[in-house]
Amino acid sequence: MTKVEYSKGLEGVVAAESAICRIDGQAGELYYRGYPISELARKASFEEVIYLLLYGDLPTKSEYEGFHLRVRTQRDIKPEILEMVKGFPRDTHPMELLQSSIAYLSSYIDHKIHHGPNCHCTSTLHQVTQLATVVAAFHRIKNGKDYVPPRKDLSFGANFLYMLKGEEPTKLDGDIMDAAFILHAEHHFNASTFTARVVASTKSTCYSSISAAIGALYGSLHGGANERVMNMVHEVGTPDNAKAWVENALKEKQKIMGMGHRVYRAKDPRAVIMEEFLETLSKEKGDDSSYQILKTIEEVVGAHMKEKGKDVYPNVDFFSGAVYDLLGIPKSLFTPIFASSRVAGWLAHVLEQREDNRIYRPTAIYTGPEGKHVTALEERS
Ligand SMILES: CC(=O)SCCNC(=O)CCNC(=O)[C@H](O)C(C)(C)COP(=O)(O)OP(=O)(O)OC[C@H]1O[C@@H](n2cnc3c(N)ncnc32)[C@H](O)[C@@H]1OP(=O)(O)O
Ligand SMILES: O=C([O-])CC(=O)C(=O)O
Repeated sequence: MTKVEYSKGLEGVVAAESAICRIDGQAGELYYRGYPISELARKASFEEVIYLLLYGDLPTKSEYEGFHLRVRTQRDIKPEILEMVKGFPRDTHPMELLQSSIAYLSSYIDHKIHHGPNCHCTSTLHQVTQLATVVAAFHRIKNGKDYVPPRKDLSFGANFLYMLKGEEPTKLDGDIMDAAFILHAEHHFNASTFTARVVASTKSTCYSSISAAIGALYGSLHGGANERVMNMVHEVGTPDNAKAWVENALKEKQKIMGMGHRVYRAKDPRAVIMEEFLETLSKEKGDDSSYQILKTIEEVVGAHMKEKGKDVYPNVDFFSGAVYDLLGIPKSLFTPIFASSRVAGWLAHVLEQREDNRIYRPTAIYTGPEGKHVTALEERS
């Protein structure tokens, strides 16, 4: 019998070849299609990054003209989708709403394109442009406010804040929001992307892939951690409490949300950039309490883990919630924002999976009983 290797959580298992993203976990480096994340976050727009992920390189000026016109025209949602958003119970978590919205977006697309396993979804892109609109619309409606339709003259990030609050953000807030979308857009074979690719490998539609990926992202070990980091910050309360709080959490062997990563053995490069945004916004808004709390948690956990020979550093979720909080965004929207960005990466992976598809079907080691036989029900005790 051939020996079956088992890797819990598929750690270290190579599941595919991919040209979309590369991570150097030791060095703490991340590249989208060869471009370092630090340059993309500082010099590109989220719309350029969508183009990069889907088409393989940054757009030329003329490619960008056409693309940005197209995606900005598609920001608005159809009345049917707005009605669906209005009909949802107000206490629904927006991640659950997003999963349902994908089915709606799929149903209400223009079926001029072939809608199926080989659909040319890069010509519609409304799942990439409209998830953020759905998130903002739901937030306003559940708070008894009117829907604010998107504006075409604002960047993706600035427009999101505009749709959420009904007023144009400052340049700084809009730029940071746009960069946050860039930082979350893609990350190799993470759990939600793998989920999207597994669904795509069955020759299902890109909408089913994205819906499944949203479900995977929702969990607290993945994208859902950013909301929990903010719960932690609120529980800690003030910077003075942070050291004692985190020491106690470590004594109780609690997982510290927003820290640790399967791939990075250094600080996540996205967390480095998010931290810079947090520092800037803390100064700008005159409130550095969350930043001080997070820095203390980072230091105490880092020292504790180093002593134990473990590399546990902040990941992308560690500082993002505090950044969003200073931008005036409520906690329940943190993971939906992540999804509204990552959808670009998911779609790039779905398209790549289709180029050279083979259905994903791993195996498992059977640990159940053997040699059982069925007796008739009346003979069983
Ligand atoms: C966008 C994203 O998905 S980024 C990740 C977001 N998730 C979180 O922030 C949740 C908190 N972090 C974690 O649970 C993990 O670090 C994960 C899920 C990110 C990675 O999981 P894995 O690769 O399976 O690592 P695992 O959980 O086995 O951790 C390895 C060791 O480091 C410790 N460790 C890892 N992360 C943490 C943490 N956040 N707090 C405390 N200890 C930790 C573990 O206890 C474990 O120790 P052990 O070997 O003595 O059991
Ligand atoms: O790569 C991972 O496992 C999780 C992660 O950071 C992401 O999806 O952004």
